[in-house]
Amino acid sequence: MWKRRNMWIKALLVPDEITIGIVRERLQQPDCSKGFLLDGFPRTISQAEALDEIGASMDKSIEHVVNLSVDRNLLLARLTGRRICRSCGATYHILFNPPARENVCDKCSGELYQRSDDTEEKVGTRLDEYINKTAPLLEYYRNKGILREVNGEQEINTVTAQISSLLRGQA
Ligand SMILES: Nc1ncnc2c1ncn2[C@@H]1O[C@H](COP(=O)(O)OP(=O)(O)O)[C@@H](O)[C@H]1O
Ligand SMILES: [Zn+2]
Repeated sequence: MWKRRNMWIKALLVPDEITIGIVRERLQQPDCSKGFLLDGFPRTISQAEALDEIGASMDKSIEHVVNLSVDRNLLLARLTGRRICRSCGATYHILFNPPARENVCDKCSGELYQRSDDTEEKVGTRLDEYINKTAPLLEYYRNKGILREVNGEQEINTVTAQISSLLRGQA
């Protein structure tokens, strides 16, 4: 637990054996038997290989991998401006989706806070981790023929619509 927390605070990826164990256990729950959607996993080649094995043991395989591409500076702006409600978890952005009253949640009047890994320095570390450890997955899944690309710089509604139509096999 400590190790995991420290890595998170430093904005580094937590060790593969920890995340793989969490995902393996979760995917064995009955609600995953008809299918599941993963966000933020796999983030390394070893995680992807482990996911293939977990899938094989369930008689399943990954059908779609969606790559949302966003320019580095826009990602930096999106993350450093993100604010989250302490009470209900709603997400805002100081410029792109501001609450009606500064630092107050529109939905529940809770207080908004900034995630400790959403500072400029930590976002830089997270992006470097992405380039070094996660970007190689693009090639991994392109080779399997299941990589799908969506332009993540579009509006939220457009991105959502494009992802759902490609998951339904319509894109
Ligand atoms: N697949 C993963 N492998 C290793 N570490 C991970 C993984 N997913 C999340 N983490 C850890 O958790 C932190 C926060 O993950 P993130 O996906 O940004 O959270 P959220 O989904 O809340 O935005 C990462 O910086 C990393 O330390
Ligand atoms: Zn709230």
